[in-house]
Amino acid sequence: METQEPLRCNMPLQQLNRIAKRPPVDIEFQDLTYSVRDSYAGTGWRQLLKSINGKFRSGELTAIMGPSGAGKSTLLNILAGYVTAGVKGRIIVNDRPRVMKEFNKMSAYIMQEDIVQPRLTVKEAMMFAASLKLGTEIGQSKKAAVIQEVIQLLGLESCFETRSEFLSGGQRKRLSVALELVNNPPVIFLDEPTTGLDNGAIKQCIKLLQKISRLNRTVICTIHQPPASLFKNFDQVYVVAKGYCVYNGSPASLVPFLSKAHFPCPSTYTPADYIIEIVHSHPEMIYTLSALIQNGKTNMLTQRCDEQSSSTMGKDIFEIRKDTDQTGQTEHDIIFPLSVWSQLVILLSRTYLQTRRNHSVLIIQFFHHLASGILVGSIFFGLGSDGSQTLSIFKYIISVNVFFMYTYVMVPVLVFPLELQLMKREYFNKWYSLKAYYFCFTLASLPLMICYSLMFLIIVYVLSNQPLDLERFTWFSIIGVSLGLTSQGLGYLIGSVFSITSGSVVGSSVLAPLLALACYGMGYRASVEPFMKVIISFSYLRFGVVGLSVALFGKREPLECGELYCHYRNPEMLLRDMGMQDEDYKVQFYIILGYLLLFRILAYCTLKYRLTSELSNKIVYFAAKVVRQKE
Ligand SMILES: Nc1ncnc2c1ncn2[C@@H]1O[C@H](COP(=O)(O)OP(=O)(O)OP(=O)(O)O)[C@@H](O)[C@H]1O
Repeated sequence: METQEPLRCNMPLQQLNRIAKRPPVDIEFQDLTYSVRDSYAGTGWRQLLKSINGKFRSGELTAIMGPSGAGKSTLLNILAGYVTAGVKGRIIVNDRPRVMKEFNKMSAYIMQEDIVQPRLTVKEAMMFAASLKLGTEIGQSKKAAVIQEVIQLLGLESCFETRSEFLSGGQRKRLSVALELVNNPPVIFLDEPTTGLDNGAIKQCIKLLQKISRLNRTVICTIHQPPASLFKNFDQVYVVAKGYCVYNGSPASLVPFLSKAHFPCPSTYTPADYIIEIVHSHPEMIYTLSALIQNGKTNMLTQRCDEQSSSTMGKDIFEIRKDTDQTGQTEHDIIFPLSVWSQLVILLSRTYLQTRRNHSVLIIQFFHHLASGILVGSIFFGLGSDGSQTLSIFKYIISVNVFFMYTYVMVPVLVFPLELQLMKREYFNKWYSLKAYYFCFTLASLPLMICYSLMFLIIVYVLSNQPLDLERFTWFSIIGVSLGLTSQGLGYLIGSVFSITSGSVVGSSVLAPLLALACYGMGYRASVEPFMKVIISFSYLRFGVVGLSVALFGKREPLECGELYCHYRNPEMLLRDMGMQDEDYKVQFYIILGYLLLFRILAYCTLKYRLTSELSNKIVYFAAKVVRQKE
């Protein structure tokens, strides 16, 4: 957050205040313990948080501090609900046990990595965020006013029309905060928001967070060591060391607390630096300090209460609370503000804008299809009606299969993991449902994919002089395009499970056997063992080869023969020798369609599993427990 673009920390935030119709949220945790599997630990488990306690209130800015590796991010992840398995203890939200489904929708988690959607201006990104998060109840003019206010608050006016890839690091960070602020969530978690910022920007950042908290929001951030001059800006400081709470209270009470522990803070130190220095150089003091503060049960907050009662914050609280059901959640807290259909429409228009601007990818894809079509068409130029070259046409069919397989498996394998990183933040912060996202992702690529595939198919069909028969060409195209879509589904499946590096290895290792199986036994099908027939059927490419062959050769008149003898002048003979004489291209298409649906459903389930931390964590936790019991 650069100093040249000041944050408006003193602006009144009327628009945000108006949409803040949700109850303030206090988060309390009791005896919170978090363990991870660790084979080097004696018990097989390593405790990262050790029965810590605390309460973070609305209207306050809380800093979770501590030395590196103390457990700050771990605590934040657990409170935000990003990590749920391996957690013991109670997390209480407004005096009731936390219900993750509800809590997720009223909290925003701003991760350390400031990944924002590419090829959108700040204005567009904010408008899409507002449309998705504020729903249709709030009109366009009101949304524009909220955006204007948030943009001013974060000092982003000068780059309002700038595309995200041209923003500076600080501006990108501010944009990622702004995007989560548009619906004024009651709880905001920020992981290391000041990392990578200069002193001036840190100051602005902390003052901004303080300002947001004064809207009766609960703002909780992790921070390494705040600058001395800003320490007092936090309402509550929660210091963690080796998984224990060593201080919980107001910044002002830290010095008396340290004196009580017989570690009076020297004037050369700031209290924040000093407590971290103590736990570093005197690790045994962690237990003393933790015992003194009852591992977080005691809260040294006396001064804060007096200050707040005389501040203007009370007015804000009243304004918000009067139109809020304080006892429970409103309907809006439980469901998305938009239907899946409306989310899909907004996501599609966003993806359309991004795709249209991605010139290089559009051009590369266009030339890839064009060049491949010309290459394959030239290799098999004019052979389509030549009875002495029927076997060559069979090789041509395999080339078409290989083209669709490699093109459409490898691109998603490389692109999907990056796409997932982008959507993870939005999905976790409940901008949209996974269904809407997945439908959008599937549908958005469809028109271009079909157009480019048809271009490739027309080129290879015409150049290789295949019969000008509408039905044959239609089925040749339908099977070709469905092969591309199925390969794309397989690519999504691999991309949803593996990282880019692992995925590219897995992708090519999967394709080689699929291709081998597609051709296995051709020419001696009658002698293929039943077991191998089952194995062969796992390769969707096999159905592509058969489908394309039958579409081109089925029920054909004998071909022209310019030589003395053309063995396969009658293409039906080739089909018979290849064991395809009884096949129907429509059946092959339906089987390919089955694979298409299977891959896409599996990719969706894998995504769901990976993104629903509760489910995936629970399964991993359960598996680890079973392994442990067996040992
Ligand atoms: N899933 C895990 N498995 C094993 N160890 C873990 C896991 N998650 C965190 N840790 C360990 O727990 C400790 C606390 O991690 P955490 O990220 O919370 O630290 P931190 O206080 O945020 O540190 P930093 O300020 O350096 O980011 C570290 O030693 C880390 O290696």
